[in-house]
Amino acid sequence: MKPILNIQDVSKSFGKEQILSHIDLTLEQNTVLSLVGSSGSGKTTLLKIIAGLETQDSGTIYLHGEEVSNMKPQHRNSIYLYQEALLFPHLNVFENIAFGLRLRKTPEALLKQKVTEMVSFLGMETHATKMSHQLSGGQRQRVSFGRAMIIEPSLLLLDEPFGALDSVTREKMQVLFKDLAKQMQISAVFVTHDLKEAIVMGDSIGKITKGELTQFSDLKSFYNDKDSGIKKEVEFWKQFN
Ligand SMILES: Nc1ncnc2c1ncn2[C@@H]1O[C@H](COP(=O)(O)OP(=O)(O)OP(=O)(O)O)[C@@H](O)[C@H]1O
Repeated sequence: MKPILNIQDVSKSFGKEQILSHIDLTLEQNTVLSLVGSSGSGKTTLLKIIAGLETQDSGTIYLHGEEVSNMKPQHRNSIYLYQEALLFPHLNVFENIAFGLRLRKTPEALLKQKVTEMVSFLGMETHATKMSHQLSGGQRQRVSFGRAMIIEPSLLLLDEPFGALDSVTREKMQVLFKDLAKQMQISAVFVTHDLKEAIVMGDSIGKITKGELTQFSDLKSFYNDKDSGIKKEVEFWKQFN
């Protein structure tokens, strides 16, 4: 099976500041790659380049084996989702989730069935007619997930999607996302500052340091990397045992 995403030798500077330097990255189908790195290391820039929202200076990007390096975002079949879940204020929950299907002119009966299933999967049955301003932050985030996932994008690009949520809601969302991704066979790049979240969410992990990306093909090798910070974190929590 071809990797869903393959990045070769991508570099990017803003003015004199080199942000990304010769980045190579591979994401296998139906897997999630967690992307970590300190603030300002270039995680968002890399996601935006993959989505086509930012242009690389050099290098090549393939989605499903097809070169998309210069393709417009709307033709890449990828969705970029960031922290502040933006919903259409004039549409209720049901219609927000239905939006992408309406754009694609999905027949009404099928649309109703799909949206109803998604609303129920998200646990939003009792909120389906609420408008965005009547929802909590976590509920809004769930709806924005549903809206993104219902069109079955081949690649989801998630930029700190749970950053604004409290820890309990955050853990619920992690489980929900993993279930949805598995069920809908979605591949994703998941940016997070939180090492624990990176390990929970990722099948593999990428770390950007000084513009360079190191890809750990499994969690064990990430744990064993002395610069990952994981061992330090584990030591910290051990002292309370
Ligand atoms: N449009 C832009 N013009 C100039 N500099 C930019 C632009 N976008 C990003 N940068 C710079 O590129 C660097 C990387 O930014 P980016 O947002 O990719 O980092 P990040 O790893 O996502 O950070 P954080 O974890 O804080 O969100 C930063 O130094 C930022 O100031």
